Amino acid sequence: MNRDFDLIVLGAGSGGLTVAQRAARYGARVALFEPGPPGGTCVNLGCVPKKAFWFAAQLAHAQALAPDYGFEIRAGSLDWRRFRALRDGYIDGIRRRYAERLEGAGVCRIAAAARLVARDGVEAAGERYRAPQIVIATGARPRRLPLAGFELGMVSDDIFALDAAPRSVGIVGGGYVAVEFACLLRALGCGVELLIRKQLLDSFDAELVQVLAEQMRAQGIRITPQSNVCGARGEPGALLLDDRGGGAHGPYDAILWAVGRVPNSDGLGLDTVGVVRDEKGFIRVDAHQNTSVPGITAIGDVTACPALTPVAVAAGYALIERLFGGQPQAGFDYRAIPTVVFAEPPLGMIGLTEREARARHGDAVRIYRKRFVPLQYAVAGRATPTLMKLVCSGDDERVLGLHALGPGVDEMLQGYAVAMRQGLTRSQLRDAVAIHPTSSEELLLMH
Ligand SMILES: Cc1cc2nc3c(=O)[nH]c(=O)nc-3n(C[C@H](O)[C@H](O)[C@H](O)COP(=O)(O)OP(=O)(O)OC[C@H]3O[C@@H](n4cnc5c(N)ncnc54)[C@H](O)[C@@H]3O)c2cc1C
Ligand SMILES: NC(=O)c1ccc[n+]([C@@H]2O[C@H](COP(=O)([O-])OP(=O)(O)OC[C@H]3O[C@@H](n4cnc5c(N)ncnc54)[C@H](O)[C@@H]3O)[C@@H](O)[C@H]2O)c1
Repeated sequence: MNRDFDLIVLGAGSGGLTVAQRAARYGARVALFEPGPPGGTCVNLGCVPKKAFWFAAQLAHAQALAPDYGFEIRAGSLDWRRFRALRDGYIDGIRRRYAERLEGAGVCRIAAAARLVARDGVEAAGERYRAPQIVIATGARPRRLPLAGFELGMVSDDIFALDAAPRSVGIVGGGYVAVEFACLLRALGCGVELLIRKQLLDSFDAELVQVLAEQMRAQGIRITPQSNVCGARGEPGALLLDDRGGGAHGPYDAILWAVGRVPNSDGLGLDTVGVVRDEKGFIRVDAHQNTSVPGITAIGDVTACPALTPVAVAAGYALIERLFGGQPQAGFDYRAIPTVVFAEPPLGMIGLTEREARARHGDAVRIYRKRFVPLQYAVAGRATPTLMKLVCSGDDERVLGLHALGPGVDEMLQGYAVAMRQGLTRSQLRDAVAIHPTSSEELLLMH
């Protein structure tokens, strides 16, 4: 086998798959190293199985709302085994399609982890491979804390292997994973306590997060702030979380550690070739994804960028345009990135929070907000609110931040993300014609 290529890619996740396929389309000879299934975190242990769970949770919510609309139904519970088989079958299909696409594009897949041994070379399964360009897209993994009894709990990867709902779960953390699983496990009938050390969802707008927290409490999720968990103990089914402040939380059937993710940057031989990392282990890159070593670039979760699939994909796309597509200036613009926490209800944001905008633009910032009960809840006599907020700045009131909490916002925000990257202003919003009756029309009508 010829082991000389134009491009070597480490990792077949969201970022790695993008660069491998795109470069191959430009005629590059590509070697793609991946010890696991294609698709990486997103397809196998992240976005996709999580979203399938979220849809199951939505059905549970719909069952709970149906009697308020006059339906006579007896709410059923989820058959986890059946659901898992469906979900895993769907994921198998995605993996198969990825494998076919790689083969069709002529990418050479090597089913092994690789590590750098030179500026233009890697080693995998005892063999050496060379290429003038190497892209590192090895992603991240759940953080494991050096706490007594940590192994008694699960991390997000383990949730997807469950065949039955835990009766109760103590979730440690207040980020995306903690909030999403708290909401969906609760919807599926699990007792949930969320143990937060600092802020809930601290990168999101505090006002909307507060309303989300109220909604979560109303669903029966117990949120315990200022907890400082220092260990776990007990038996499966009766687990306790010890707190540094004294006392213990629980007992729980299961524990979920959702305390962030660490980059897969160790064991890659980075120090051997001089690729610099930051203090948290993320590979340092410039605006064009270059590492400190010429010819070696990095994208996605292994760098300190927003850890989102479309970000890894977009950075990979721009990188290949630069390296192989004849666009030497190409680079991904990291501004106005949309993101949604698939909570109940979902919480979305694009761009800056009010706090960030005020820090940058001071008194030039203007805030518009709207709180209302969406029609589907109002009809049923429920007071569940939707909240929307626009953060604008300057004479033309350019929209710097858009925040929304409520049913449907996950599907509502994409178009605004397009417009904000084109410089959306509030007068353009006022000038647009609404779709009625919807929740999204309220974004046009804010005063
Ligand atoms: C529970 C969960 C839910 C999420 N939900 C969402 C969501 O709804 N929306 C969203 O946008 N993002 C979501 N994310 C984040 C998203 O999954 C990541 O941002 C995305 O997968 C990053 O892509 P990547 O290519 O950088 O890394 P990954 O997808 O993690 O891929 C990295 C790949 O590199 C491989 N690898 C590691 N070491 C080596 C080596 N030495 N050699 C070769 N290969 C190696 C790994 O096996 C892996 O397959 C979620 C994450 C989690 C954990
Ligand atoms: N819907 C989505 O797009 C989605 C979903 C899941 C994950 N993600 C991505 O993956 C990233 C990682 O998500 P995550 O939830 O794992 O991490 P996170 O960074 O969002 O949250 C980590 C949480 O753990 C807490 N924490 C850290 N150390 C702790 C400790 N020792 N004790 C107690 N709490 C501790 C932090 O305060 C924070 O609340 C996210 O930032 C996001 O970019 C995206």
